[in-house]
Amino acid sequence: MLVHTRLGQQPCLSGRSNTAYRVIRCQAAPTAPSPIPEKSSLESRTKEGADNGKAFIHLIPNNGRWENGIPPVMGAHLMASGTISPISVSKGAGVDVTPHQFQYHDTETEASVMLYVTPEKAQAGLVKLVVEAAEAAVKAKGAFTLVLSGGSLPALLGPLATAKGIDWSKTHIFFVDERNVPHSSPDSTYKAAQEALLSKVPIPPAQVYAIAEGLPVEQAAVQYEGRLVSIPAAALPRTAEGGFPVFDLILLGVGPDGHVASLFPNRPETSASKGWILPVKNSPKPPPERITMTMPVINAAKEVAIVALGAGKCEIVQRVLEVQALPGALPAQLVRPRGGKLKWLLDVASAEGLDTAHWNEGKRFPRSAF
Ligand SMILES: O=C1O[C@H](COP(=O)(O)O)[C@@H](O)[C@H](O)[C@H]1O
Repeated sequence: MLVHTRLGQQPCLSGRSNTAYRVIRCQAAPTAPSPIPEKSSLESRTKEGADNGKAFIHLIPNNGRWENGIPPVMGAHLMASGTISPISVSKGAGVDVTPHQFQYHDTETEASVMLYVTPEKAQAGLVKLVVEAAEAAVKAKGAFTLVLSGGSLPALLGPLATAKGIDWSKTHIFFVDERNVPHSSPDSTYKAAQEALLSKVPIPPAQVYAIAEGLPVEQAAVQYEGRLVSIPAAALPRTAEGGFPVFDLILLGVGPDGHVASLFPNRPETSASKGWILPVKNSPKPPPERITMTMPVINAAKEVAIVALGAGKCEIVQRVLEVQALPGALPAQLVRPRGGKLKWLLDVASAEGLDTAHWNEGKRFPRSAF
């Protein structure tokens, strides 16, 4: 059985953002030694930016990990089709970003970082999280709305097929983003989700909301938004402010440049404050055309989990969790579900660069020195 223990005497980090992070070690036994090294050196320096009490900006520190703040190669992005992502063309944090259209906003996010000893235990933790969310949602409103990402995430979902506690007849599946490729393409998120999970569970096909294939990307986005808008609020409630859909659980991955969904660094789609679904053209990661949920939709969810496993995620995990970038430079830092919960699921390899010993020092944002 997994045991969740808190790290340190004061588990919560509070800040002006109200995003209080706590670190939860999920280990095989309560007495198991900590697998996460706790480094003491903090090299980062930051300059405080504007602060009007509601929103604030900080300049990115140069912590020297990436030259010019740009990840040199999006190496983890070998696509299933065999396409290799080129050198990142995402604009790096703090580089060539004027004027800057992003801001961090005050939110009431309750955030946890779940540290697992192995990727298998992290996968089991993910399954448990989905089952718990499904049970709670079905009990509360008779339906469970689950949103999936692409990339490496769908392959982790296989064990959900045999997990107890999910009523598939009351489950509705959505996609946080999709590549504009045929559903038969190895790069299709729909195909990956079908193969890993959806073809193995008794979910009514009408409850799998695939993003349409074979359409111009703008049309696919409009059509998907239309389908979502038509779902009754009893199953998919809307926020009082802005009328955004409140999904029960959104599962995100994070790319090596900090993108989530198809919201890439310093792009207009990433700063969009209106709309549910947007088309993306000229994506810095192939394929170039995508359809994505917007950040307000992600942040309207009841619960969001960002899953980042393996050594390939180590650098970006450290950067997102410990270095406050200019808002928009690392889209994963904009994920702060309003009034909801945020969980990061990490394993030893992806958490290796974290300096968790300093997380209890009462800094404003997890995690770099001020
Ligand atoms: O292109 C995408 O990349 C991210 C991250 O993928 P990963 O393979 O590095 O885990 C993914 O979350 C997103 O849905 C996808 O479209």
